[in-house]
Order: sequence, then C-alpha cells, then structure tokens
Amino acid sequence: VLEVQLTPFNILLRAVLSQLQEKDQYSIFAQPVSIKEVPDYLDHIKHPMDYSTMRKRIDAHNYRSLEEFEADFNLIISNCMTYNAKDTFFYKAAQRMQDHGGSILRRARREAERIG
Ligand SMILES: CCOC(=O)c1ccc2c(c1)NC(=O)[C@@H](C)N2
Repeated sequence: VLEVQLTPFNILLRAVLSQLQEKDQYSIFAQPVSIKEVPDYLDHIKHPMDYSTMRKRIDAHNYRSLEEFEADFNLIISNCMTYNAKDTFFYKAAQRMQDHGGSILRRARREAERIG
C-alpha cells in the first residue's frame, strides 16, 4: 500500500493543488501535454509540467518548500504561454490560471508560515 506520510505541509500542498485544479475547468493542465496530439511540443518546451506530475511530487515528498511547489506551478503557466500564441484559447486559459493561482498561493504562503 502506498504509505504516504500525511505531514501538515503535505496536507497543505495537496489542498493548494486541488484549489488550483478547480480553476482548470477544461482540465488542460491536468495531464502532460500529449506528444501524439502535439508532436513538436518537446522541441519547444524543455521542462514540461502538469498537475498530475505535481501530485506525484507531493506524494514523493519532493517539495521541500512552498517556493519549490510554486516554481512547478509557474512552469505550467510559462510553458503554456511559450508554446501557444497569445490569441489562443490555451494562452488565455494560462493567463486566467495565473491570476487565480496568485491569490491561492498568497493565502497558502501565510498558512505555511503559520504551521511553520
Ligand atoms: C486532444 C488534443 O489536446 C491537445 O492538443 C492539448 C491538450 C492539452 C494541452 C495542450 C494541447 N496544450 C497545452 O499547451 C497545454 C496547456 N494543454
């Protein structure tokens, strides 16, 4: 059985990830971009990231700080804005996700300070 240690920090990260995913109403950030669907994606994007990969990193205790978690979130956004042109549905979705994420992460930072 996957023994995932439930530290307060890990519980916080999982809650923040769920709040971010709630804002991804079309689940375009939920899984790695499909190389079948987007064959040239890895020619442009050297560090792909998505929410399922972040969830794996939480369970593997790969995040030692909220900053490291935020860096992966920002990677999702920057990859999307790099690969997709400004007038696309995807680019606009990344802008909205960035706005929503900003306030979610600000609240999380205060909570992380509180639990120490
Ligand atoms: C089934 C077709 O799916 C896609 O082409 C596709 C699906 C999801 C995507 C994406 C493309 N591009 C992106 O930049 C990130 C944000 N998400």
